[in-house]
Amino acid sequence: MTQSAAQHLQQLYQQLSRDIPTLTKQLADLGQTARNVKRELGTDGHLDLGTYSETLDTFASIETNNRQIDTLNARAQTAATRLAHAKLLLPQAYFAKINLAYDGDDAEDFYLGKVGYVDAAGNDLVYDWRAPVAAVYYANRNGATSYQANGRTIPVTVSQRQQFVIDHDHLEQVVDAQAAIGDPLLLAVLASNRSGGLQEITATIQQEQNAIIRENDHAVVLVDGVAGSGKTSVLLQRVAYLLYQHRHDWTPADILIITPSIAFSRYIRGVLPALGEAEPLSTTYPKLVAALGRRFGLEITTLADNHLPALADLIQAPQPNVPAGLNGQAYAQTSEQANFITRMQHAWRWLQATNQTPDDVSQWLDWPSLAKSWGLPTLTPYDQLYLLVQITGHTQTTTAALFVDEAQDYDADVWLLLAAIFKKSQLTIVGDHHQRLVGVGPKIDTFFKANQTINLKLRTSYRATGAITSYFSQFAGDWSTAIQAVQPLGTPPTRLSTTDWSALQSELTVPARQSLALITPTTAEASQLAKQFSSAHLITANDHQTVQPGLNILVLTVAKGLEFDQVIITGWQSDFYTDADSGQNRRYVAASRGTKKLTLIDNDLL
Ligand SMILES: Nc1ncnc2c1ncn2[C@@H]1O[C@H](COP(=O)(O)OP(=O)(O)OP(=O)(O)O)[C@@H](O)[C@H]1O
Repeated sequence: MTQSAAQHLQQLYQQLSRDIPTLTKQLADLGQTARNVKRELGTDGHLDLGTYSETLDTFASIETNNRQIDTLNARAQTAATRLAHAKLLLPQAYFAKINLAYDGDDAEDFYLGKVGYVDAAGNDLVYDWRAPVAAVYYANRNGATSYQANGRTIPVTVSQRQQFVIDHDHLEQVVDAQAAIGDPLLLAVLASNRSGGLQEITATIQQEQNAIIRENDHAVVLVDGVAGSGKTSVLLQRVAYLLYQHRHDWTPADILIITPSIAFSRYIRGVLPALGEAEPLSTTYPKLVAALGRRFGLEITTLADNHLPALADLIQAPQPNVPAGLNGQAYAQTSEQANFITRMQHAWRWLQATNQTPDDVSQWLDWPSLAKSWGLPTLTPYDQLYLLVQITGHTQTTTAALFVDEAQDYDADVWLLLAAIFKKSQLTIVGDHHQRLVGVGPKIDTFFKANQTINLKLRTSYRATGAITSYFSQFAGDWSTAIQAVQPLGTPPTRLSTTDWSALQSELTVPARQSLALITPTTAEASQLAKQFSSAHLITANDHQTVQPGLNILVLTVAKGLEFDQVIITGWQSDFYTDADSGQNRRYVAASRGTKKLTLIDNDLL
């Protein structure tokens, strides 16, 4: 008799519940044994090296003890992983099942969870969503198909794909993924409240998102995706995916995420721990540059007025005169016809080989005379950093994978430096070319080698109701007709043409556990408004807090990337939003922050 879905869940839930105390005790016992072995080693620790045979005996006993410690460590590691996974899976043991058959074999059920789980005998009870076999689930494949594992193509026949909503031992819903119209589970998730940080999306990752998460063939993955298409979510799921793929050679410290602000870092905090991974390192670009500058003895407090794009060209031209500050013999290592950077790189290597590198590299070259030779007014500390990175060939090898969010906001200087420092890292760069609030950004792919780069697009917008999505789409330039909404229509946006306080008061009432944002054009307006609404939560760029239930007040530049159940935009008809160059982009970004309700107030509120 086949087991019902509910029985299967019950059984697994009971097993996890039993395993948690067993594994906890096992870990404690292993810890005690390890301490005993160490103590014995301490007392036996004197080296008996009298005779040749005594020496051999001593070494043999050290070797035995070492092996015992290695075995204990390995057992503790396995038990700790199983315990962590059991705890993570207890509330939701799995979210999907695929029934598939390998060539000539009987069909089997594979349960997919946020992490994998094996029983004490090593049988896979739940497969990690990142396991190779799970790719057939996300790729929506049925019938004869295949997936890639260890560089091989594995043919399989998929006969069933099911999704589950689970609360501990209670099976709340089963959806047959082939038969379902739309994606009921996705719609249910999207309808939920947004009163805190971003959530993981493992159970409902869509096909086009999965292709980005699992992209394995290119060193540089560039994603241009519309507002609310899941770029940040996909970025974080991809962090988890790469950590799984490299679980034997990477740790979370090998990952670096560049975010637009500290408030944004806060907003995405927690997503990776919810997926069983440690929080990766995240920083803002100016902080990264300041830290890098310190390694070269440079104090970089501003990126303004830099000359990186000009320098990128200038260093490719020949420079026959020895740069002031450099040993002439070092410069003479290469022909006069070679370009400046090639000569400087050779010179640097020669200085290294002859132990003549300067103690303080920041004082090494005569920056003002170098600037003069290039016809530049000055070389800022940031310029100097760029030149030193290029000359010394510095690469940040401690970062195996770099992730950049809100990529459209960065200028050419950022890509020039990142491409130089992280040329050995895997890069994932996500953005939306219409979400730039000021000026026009460069084409990012021009900074990377074409054969190492893949450009991917996301056109479906998940965040908001159909009415809000079609409203903000009109401001999305060449994307306005391409953006697809998945959510039901909902309520159309409301427009308040005058500062009507009584109407505004009613807009400001927000249901419990929902978030409301008052988005202003300027920082000054946000802080002044926050003083008027005593219960409001002011979010600033350097805030260590993020979206809260109730009223949040913030300027548009900080609202970028965040989302709220309800949004009120002030100054909709102000110069800020009607600006001929950037007004449309600003309206697109602002109007795409609300998931359920959008109100536009023509005037500034102050
Ligand atoms: N596959 C999915 N399943 C469930 N929720 C999803 C999925 N994709 C996106 N979402 C949800 O849609 C919302 C928007 O996602 P996200 O913030 O990652 O998009 P984005 O493209 O980075 O947005 P923007 O550029 O507008 O800031 C989030 O609430 C996210 O959880």
